[in-house]
Amino acid sequence: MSRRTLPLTDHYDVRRGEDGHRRLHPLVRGFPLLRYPLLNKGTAFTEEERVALGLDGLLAPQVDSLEALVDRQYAEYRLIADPLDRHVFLRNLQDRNEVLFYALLSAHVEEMLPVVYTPTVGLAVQKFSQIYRYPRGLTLSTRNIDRAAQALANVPLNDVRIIVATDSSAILGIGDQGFGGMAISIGKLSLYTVAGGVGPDKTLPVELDVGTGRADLREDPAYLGVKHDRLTGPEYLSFIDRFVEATLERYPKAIIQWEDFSKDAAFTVLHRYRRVVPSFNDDIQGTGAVVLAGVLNACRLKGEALKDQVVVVHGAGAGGAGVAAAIREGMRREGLSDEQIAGRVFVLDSRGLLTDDRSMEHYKKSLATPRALTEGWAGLDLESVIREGKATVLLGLSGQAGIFSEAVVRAAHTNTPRPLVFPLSNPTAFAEALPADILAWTDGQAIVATGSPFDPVTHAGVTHEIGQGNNAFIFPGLGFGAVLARVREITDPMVTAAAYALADYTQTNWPERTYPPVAELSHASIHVAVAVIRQAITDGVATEFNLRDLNDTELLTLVKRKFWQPTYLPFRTDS
Ligand SMILES: O=C([O-])CC(=O)C(=O)O
Ligand SMILES: [Mg+2]
Repeated sequence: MSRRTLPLTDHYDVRRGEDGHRRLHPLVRGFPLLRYPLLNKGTAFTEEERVALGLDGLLAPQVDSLEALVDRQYAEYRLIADPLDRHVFLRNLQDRNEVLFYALLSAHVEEMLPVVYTPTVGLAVQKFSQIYRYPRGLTLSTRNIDRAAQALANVPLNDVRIIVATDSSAILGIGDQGFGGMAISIGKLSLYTVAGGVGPDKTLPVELDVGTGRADLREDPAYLGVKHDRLTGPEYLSFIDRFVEATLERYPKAIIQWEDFSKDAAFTVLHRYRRVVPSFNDDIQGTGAVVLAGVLNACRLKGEALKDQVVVVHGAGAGGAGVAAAIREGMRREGLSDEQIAGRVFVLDSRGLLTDDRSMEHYKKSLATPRALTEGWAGLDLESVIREGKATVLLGLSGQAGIFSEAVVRAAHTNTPRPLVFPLSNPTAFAEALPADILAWTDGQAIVATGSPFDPVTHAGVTHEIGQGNNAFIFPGLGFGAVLARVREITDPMVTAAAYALADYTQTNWPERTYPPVAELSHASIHVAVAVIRQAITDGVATEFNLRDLNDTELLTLVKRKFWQPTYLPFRTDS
């Protein structure tokens, strides 16, 4: 191997050998090779590789298979009791030996998702400065945004396709988290790889540290983010502009998932850039789609249609607004006019029902109910809206634990024998009600789904699985499909197609459920990706023209073939 000095951005290459098998061509050797998480195989380096790559004598004598390494790590993992400690354990593994991390995660998806993702990731966000170990991803802050292009050039990845970027202004249901939001970008991208088939070398978590509104963080000596108030207005937009510009330059094929931006910023950022760089907002669009899918399935379970429901959305942040828009689109597809829909979808914020005579942030206006429709109502608070509007579906996206009280749930139950009650706020402690309570208050009749994982509930001898209506069932497939089709833009119909694909997949394979089991995430994502590609072609935004001539089976086969699998590639040892 030649010993030229290599930029960090160029540390390996994958090529097919004469035998047709892919091999890694490392451009670093010796000890540094063990420090690249994407290249390190630990004791799985073969003897031949150890000799050829300058690793001889640096590793334990035993040569392990990936399977043996997975078993060993799993045994160690099981000795750890605390969820945050487990999260740190897995993150450290990811930063040491990335293939092993994904092999372990893939083998135990259902068990480990709550540790890598919600609810534990919420804790990891809050403790991020304390658990910070190795650097991962890209951090742009008010200190270096003027050098955004140089910062992106320093990222040691040459072909990033999926970026998850957050400004941390509204992480899950827990609000402004400053620099700690990086943990959510990292967690979302782990799902892209384990459930969405995107190789880890194609993913980049981004933290846009524009400051924090939290004085307690700014005053905490241990806090690692920039210690000033958040940028707002033109300064804020100029910051995001510079990020997008530098990203387009360095990664022209990348898609951006906007994550956990608060209210107005979520809409402003989405609309400002969605035609500049293919991008979507996970909380508005991903959550909207996943909830539409679950509500469609729940309606089917009770033998009704979506258009027969009256839906109350509690919470008017990015998630609530996205869900209301998705439900309206679903009703439109079932033939309702906008006027009819106005009497069937009610959105509330912390001040009660949004009515069009109220003053409110700009983005909320399209969610408001005409005041005339509420003529004669006893009140515009949650319980009154449920009673007066005859709500049959309660969707919680408010981050207000317990707001779906016994009185609220019983009110919905008087309108229908089987109310749909979805406390969707994350993490678990922010759920609007507990599934066991909802089932107790409705004699086991409610159909319940949550945002974070909950154990099954047994009521009067019947066990109810609690579907997880989390955008994890949408974004990995949506992003993967968009990458495979090389889309110019992510259109609204592509997002809606993802929702219907998830509903169909569930109905076909899990007819008794609102959502598939989390263990099936990757299968669900593959179906979502196929539907997204089809819709991208229909909408004229797919630039991967070869996909056009494929029939459904061929497209499915292609998506499965492109799905990244955690295996150790052999290294080239002949030079
Ligand atoms: O991360 C999750 O679990 C779902 C989500 O986007 C949110 O709650 O903001
Ligand atoms: Mg989110």
